[in-house]
Amino acid sequence: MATRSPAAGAQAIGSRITVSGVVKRYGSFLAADGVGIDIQPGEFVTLLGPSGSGKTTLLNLIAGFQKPDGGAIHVDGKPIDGVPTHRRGFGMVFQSYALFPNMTVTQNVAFPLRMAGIDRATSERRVAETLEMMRLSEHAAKTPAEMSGGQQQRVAIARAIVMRPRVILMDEPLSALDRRLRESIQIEIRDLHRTLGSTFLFVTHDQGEALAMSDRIAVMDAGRIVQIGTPTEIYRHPVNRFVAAFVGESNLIEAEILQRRGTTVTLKSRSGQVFEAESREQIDLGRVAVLVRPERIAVGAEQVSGAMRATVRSALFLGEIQRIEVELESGEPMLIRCADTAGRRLPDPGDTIWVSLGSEDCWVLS
Ligand SMILES: Nc1ncnc2c1ncn2[C@@H]1O[C@H](COP(=O)(O)OP(=O)(O)OP(=O)(O)O)[C@@H](O)[C@H]1O
Repeated sequence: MATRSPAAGAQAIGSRITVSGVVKRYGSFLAADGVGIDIQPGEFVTLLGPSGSGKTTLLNLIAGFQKPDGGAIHVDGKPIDGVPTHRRGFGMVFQSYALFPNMTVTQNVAFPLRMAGIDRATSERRVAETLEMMRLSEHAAKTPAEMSGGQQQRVAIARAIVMRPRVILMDEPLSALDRRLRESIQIEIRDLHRTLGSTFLFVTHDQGEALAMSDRIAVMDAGRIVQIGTPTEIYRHPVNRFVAAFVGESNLIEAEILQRRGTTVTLKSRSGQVFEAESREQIDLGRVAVLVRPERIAVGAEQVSGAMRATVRSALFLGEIQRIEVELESGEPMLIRCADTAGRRLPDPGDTIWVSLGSEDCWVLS
């Protein structure tokens, strides 16, 4: 009897996954271009990036579906190059569910236990617990065709976790589902991660999903990881324009750094406005782009000291917020999202408003 995973119901201990300088070529095309990432035991890491950036390639290399052309992957300090997929012991979930259509929910979820030769009593107990955990008990006797997309994906997740694997890999598991369902399964997956303690590696091209779910996000572009950080680091302090534009809505103001004091810099905008921003320590003097998120901008109808003059181009009432597009005196466009509070009038196109930016609201991109 082969039981590599802990007893039913027990917490799995997540594995550490270390990817170093991994290269994957398709012909002359580099799908992974020297990728490095160190995922800690029990961490929830998301690979985020546009279509074709190499997310699935990296996941497949870790899963063992593909072999790297260079570099190394270690799990808990041991190289896994020679270990075939089925011996890596990872749980996997795909966008397409990949359930066995002629098996019931119970049989689908029991399948990995059967393959591992686990005895019937243990298997039945483990399946029952897992179905309960995924709120599927009442559907146990159904076949996939008798279930909704969301329910089928919960069965696929149940099958992936039934062995209590140390690593769970998920490739765009929610992208076939509608927004509401996606949001509720996002919460279920987060809770599951907490309950299980396994290491989760999750692939998505949906930045909101990545921000909501992850301990850390690795942003990918053209086969490389361009930034790894917590959701707040990635959103507030992106390393470059690509990350700033890909994660959330952004305004970029062209400016020149006049002076630097630690991580605070003084800048001059194209229209001559002097303002302050935060930056990384090692930024050089010269022309830069400054990121300002639309919700971090204060607006007023009256001129206040240090505010920038702007002309309203459009204004929309969206319920809890107003979405205002303005043009700065420099000619640069700016998007503003502000709370719709009592007494705040929705401005009209052509109105002059005053835009205030605190130094902590402005981030210098390198
Ligand atoms: N088997 C293959 N043969 C040739 N090229 C491939 C193969 N698999 C992937 N590629 C190419 O490698 C690049 C990265 O693909 P990958 O599937 O890893 O991207 P992705 O970020 O997961 O994109 P998506 O979100 O669209 O799934 C793409 O340009 C893709 O066309």
